[in-house]
Amino acid sequence: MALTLTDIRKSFGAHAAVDGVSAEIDDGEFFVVLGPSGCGKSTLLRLVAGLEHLDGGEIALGGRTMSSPEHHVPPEARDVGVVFQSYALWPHMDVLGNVAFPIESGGGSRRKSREDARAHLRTVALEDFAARRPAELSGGQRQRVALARCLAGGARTVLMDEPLANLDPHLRAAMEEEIAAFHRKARATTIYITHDQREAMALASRVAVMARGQFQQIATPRGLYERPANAEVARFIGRSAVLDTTVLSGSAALAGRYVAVGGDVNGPAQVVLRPGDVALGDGPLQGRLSRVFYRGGVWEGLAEVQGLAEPLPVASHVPLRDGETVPLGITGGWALRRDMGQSPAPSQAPGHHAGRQVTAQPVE
Ligand SMILES: Nc1ncnc2c1ncn2[C@@H]1O[C@H](COP(=O)(O)OP(=O)(O)OP(=O)(O)O)[C@@H](O)[C@H]1O
Repeated sequence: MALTLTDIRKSFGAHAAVDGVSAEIDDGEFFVVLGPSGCGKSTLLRLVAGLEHLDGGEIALGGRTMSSPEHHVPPEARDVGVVFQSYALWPHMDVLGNVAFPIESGGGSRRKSREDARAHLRTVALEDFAARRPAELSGGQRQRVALARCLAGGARTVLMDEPLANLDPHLRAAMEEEIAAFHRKARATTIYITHDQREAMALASRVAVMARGQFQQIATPRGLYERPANAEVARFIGRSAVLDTTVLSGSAALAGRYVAVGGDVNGPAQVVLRPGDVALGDGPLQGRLSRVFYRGGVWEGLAEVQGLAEPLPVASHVPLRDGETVPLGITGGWALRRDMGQSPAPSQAPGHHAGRQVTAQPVE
């Protein structure tokens, strides 16, 4: 295991910024921590980097304890590379000097370190910018220098704290590609912090959804979307309606019909409905459309259905119009236990409903 977090805790005064986080992260994994502002993501990363001391629990890298309340390995002895939102480049050095620095300070000769630095600059397509100062680069280029410097450090573990947060959307998408390529090349275990779920889904092998200092769920992007552990995760990832109902033998009562749903729940439930669970144009229900907008090839909107407390998210390849009423059917869903506000751990949950033949029948 590359990185093991065991019940780690960190408070600032009375505020628990990281409140009992555990995870096992595999060698070479791209692990994304996703959560809203203030949920404790950066504190978690700083703890792993060794920039903060732990109050409780343990952090181990490659099986070696790095942090515990009694023991603290300093950041420079952890073999961890860090890329922050602000690029933290040395303004007085040119690009080549910035990238060569970790190699030289690791004991490499000046000539060798500059040769290696050039190779890393080639990786991020910046070899022609070697002589520039950071101030003469765009935000994206600076971020690439920071990545090259991280590569040059040769760390087995790379921590990235919202590295794309300051970039415009186009540049972000391009840099996402670059970070994915960087990871394929370096194969370093990567812990990547973001509050952008689209970015998380695009990059991660697994995502931990964090709220109030705790991991709500750790799963693949698909697992999070299709089998959220609780309503909070369901609402945070993608579009959904979360409806209170009862599920008996895999059937949920929704708008006067029974709908077969996934999830190992029998009794009071919350059912998560995604756009893929709503068939538009055909079905026993009527939906009044609102908030319709065109999202490149797909129309998205909400459908208000009598008897449902929340509008359903819908998507269509044929044009939708605000205010129009369309027939629709609910073809599936994912059930969460209502009493605990949580479904069983995803690993114990049965296969997802996707693709399952579902029939909506009138409630007797
Ligand atoms: N050095 C500090 N002293 C006091 N409180 C702190 C300190 N660092 C962080 N906090 C508090 O701990 C909580 C978690 O902060 P943290 O920076 O980890 O959140 P975050 O999820 O990274 O947020 P953001 O996405 O806005 O950067 C916040 O309430 C923050 O105000």
